[in-house]
Amino acid sequence: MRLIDLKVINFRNLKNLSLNFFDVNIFYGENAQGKTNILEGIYFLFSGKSFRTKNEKEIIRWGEESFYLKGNVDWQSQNLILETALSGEEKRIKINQKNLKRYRDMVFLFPIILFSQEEIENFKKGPSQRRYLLNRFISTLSYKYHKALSEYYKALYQRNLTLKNERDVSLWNSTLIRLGGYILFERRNVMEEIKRKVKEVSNNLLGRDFLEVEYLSSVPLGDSEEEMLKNFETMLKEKEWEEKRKKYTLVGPHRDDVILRVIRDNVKYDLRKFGSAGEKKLGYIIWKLAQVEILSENRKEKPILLIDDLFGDLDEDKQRKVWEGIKNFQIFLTTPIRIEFLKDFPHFLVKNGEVILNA
Ligand SMILES: Nc1ncnc2c1ncn2[C@@H]1O[C@H](COP(=O)(O)OP(=O)(O)OP(=O)(O)O)[C@@H](O)[C@H]1O
Repeated sequence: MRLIDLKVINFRNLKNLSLNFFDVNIFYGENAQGKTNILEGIYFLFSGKSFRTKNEKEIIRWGEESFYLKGNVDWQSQNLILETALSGEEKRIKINQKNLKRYRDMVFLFPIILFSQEEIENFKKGPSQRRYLLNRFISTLSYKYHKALSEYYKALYQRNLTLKNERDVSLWNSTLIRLGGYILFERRNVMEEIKRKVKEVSNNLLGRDFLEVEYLSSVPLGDSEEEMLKNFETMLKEKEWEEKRKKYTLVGPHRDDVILRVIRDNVKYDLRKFGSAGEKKLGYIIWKLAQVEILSENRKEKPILLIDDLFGDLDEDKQRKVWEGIKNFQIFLTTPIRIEFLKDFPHFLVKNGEVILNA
């Protein structure tokens, strides 16, 4: 997949921009000029949402009533025109002039991998944010997973409502177990793959193991989907009385978590709680690079990488090694200062919402 160009109207501080893109696109400039806003615009064009806010109205340029994004995209050997407009509360997304109804499906259609400070912050916040990030990644890998997840949450909502009303939940159990067992098994498999890749990437980048990832499941993990389903069923039975008392579903994929640990001098510690700022960034970059590799090995459609202000934090040796892992993708990278060894790639100077190529 490749973004050929982008038109932006009234998106945050970007008033009216028309940009043509390359394989590597570097946005540089002082703080608060609109670099991240451009990445947010690209992310929005491809996913129908922002990575910074749920309140989409705040994205509309102050004093205006709507924003508009349009991009030509090379996608599965065809040219697609993607358009997004937000006017007041009304959001419209079009692909080749046709309204897209289920824009949640964009996560699978258009694989995007974001590296951002916002995600590092979200990773620190709580299990639901970490589950969201894992779900987002697996949804870009598998449409089946993406669909099962949304059906699981619908079934969970109904089951919790039934528990709240002190009615019999057994009607919802088979759906919950079927979908939940599949989701758990898929997560277990993807996390195993991430584990392997994280080891490879750490060794490549640092010459040693740096990060360990673990999936913490509320249901004992099994070696097959059937076993997972059985385990989930058993756990639900075990929790039956407690659930009646607490009035919500106590086990399942909606209760799980992901933990990242730093490995140092044979000691392992929770990156989120004990990691230094530098370790957190490095750990996060390794975790993301592992995902880039998995995605490109498993999907024909090449992901686009959006890298917001993280590259410059690495020393040059690590920058060069990270570059080796990402250089074959279309990249949109922001940085407040120019990066010496990338100086020959196209640079867009961003100043007060205006953009000048190769300034
Ligand atoms: N809805 C909006 N309308 C107009 N301007 C906005 C809106 N939302 C945010 N901004 C402006 O966008 C600017 C931030 O832009 P952005 O986050 O892209 O900065 P940046 O160039 O990435 O900076 P940094 O290097 O500090 O991350 C803020 O200064 C803010 O004034």
